[in-house]
Amino acid sequence: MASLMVSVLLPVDLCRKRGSSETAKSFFLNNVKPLNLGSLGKRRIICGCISSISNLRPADADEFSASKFNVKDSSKAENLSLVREPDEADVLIECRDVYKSFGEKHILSGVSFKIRHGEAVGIIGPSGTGKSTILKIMAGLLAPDKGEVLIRGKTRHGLISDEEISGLRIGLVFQSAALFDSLTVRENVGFLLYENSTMPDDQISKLVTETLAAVGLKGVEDRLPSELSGGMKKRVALARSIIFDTTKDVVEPEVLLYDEPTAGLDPIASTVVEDLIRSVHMKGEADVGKPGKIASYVVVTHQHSTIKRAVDRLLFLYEGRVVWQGMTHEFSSSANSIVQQFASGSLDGPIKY
Ligand SMILES: Nc1ncnc2c1ncn2[C@@H]1O[C@H](COP(=O)(O)OP(=O)(O)OP(=O)(O)O)[C@@H](O)[C@H]1O
Repeated sequence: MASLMVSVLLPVDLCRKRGSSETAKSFFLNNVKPLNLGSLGKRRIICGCISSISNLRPADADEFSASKFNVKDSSKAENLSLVREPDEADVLIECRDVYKSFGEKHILSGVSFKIRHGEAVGIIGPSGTGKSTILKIMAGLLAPDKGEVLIRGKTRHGLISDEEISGLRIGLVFQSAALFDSLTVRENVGFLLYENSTMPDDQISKLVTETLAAVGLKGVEDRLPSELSGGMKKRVALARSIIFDTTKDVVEPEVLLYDEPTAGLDPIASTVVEDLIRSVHMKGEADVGKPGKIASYVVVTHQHSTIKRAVDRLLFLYEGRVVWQGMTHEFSSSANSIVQQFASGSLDGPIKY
């Protein structure tokens, strides 16, 4: 039986350099349990943490203006049969009737959906409706109060840090800033490789430079996070979540969950990130098993451009439930009054602020 390692990068200064990171190592050892997962190899949840919470502001609502959506065939709106229901073998993650409350606040009240192999799914909905919460539940960082999370058809009992979880390598890119303040950009991006891989330092350094270039950052390797803008920090964190150990023959992670990856970025930086999110997604059978290619991803976003460029299917979360789902191009022509109000940014309608 091989092990699963959950690595959560937290916004604290745990270490400085490879070989002198006893604090970091003991943190991980004390907080991370190796898990037995059959023949799945060494597994890890990678949580990259990126900055800036964006609440639904009028400007954001405007980004959902129906006129801005490229609706190819409005007659197909609401035709949910377009959301394919093939065999169940390709379902990687399923949330089945999930409930979650924080104290007296009921956040999720029966959320059900499936994420299939190969899908690019967006979760949208009003602010505070539980989008980040459901991502954390999918990642196994929060347990549902009621309902089930099935990973490749098997119920996950408890959290990812509990034993006996069926195998799926999931990476979560948080919306909040969480770079290690006293580590350079190079050390932040290469953190897991420096700590866990057998790659030589110069190879990791080269890979870090290439990965930073992929998110549109050059020549920042030796800077500290405090010397970066908010948008740059966000891209550094994104680079950290997509850097892969090139000596391994397994894809890691297989599924990426992005929490508002483009919030607070300028339009061009958003495009870079959106295209990057697409580029690490495997396109077909030829990509299966290739390092640097993930099977599926889920993006929580309020950004119209991200929905348009980086997402194929949408789940609309409202008042604790998925009230609409469909292909991205169907969204703006939906007859659902909640969706219509959200798409138009109108103050009139069932959604009250
Ligand atoms: N750990 C927690 N303890 C208490 N309340 C929480 C916790 N996590 C989330 N909440 C509350 O749950 C609700 C949903 O939060 P969540 O972050 O999931 O919403 P969201 O839809 O992602 O919002 P936004 O679009 O503004 O990012 C909010 O009211 C939030 O304050």
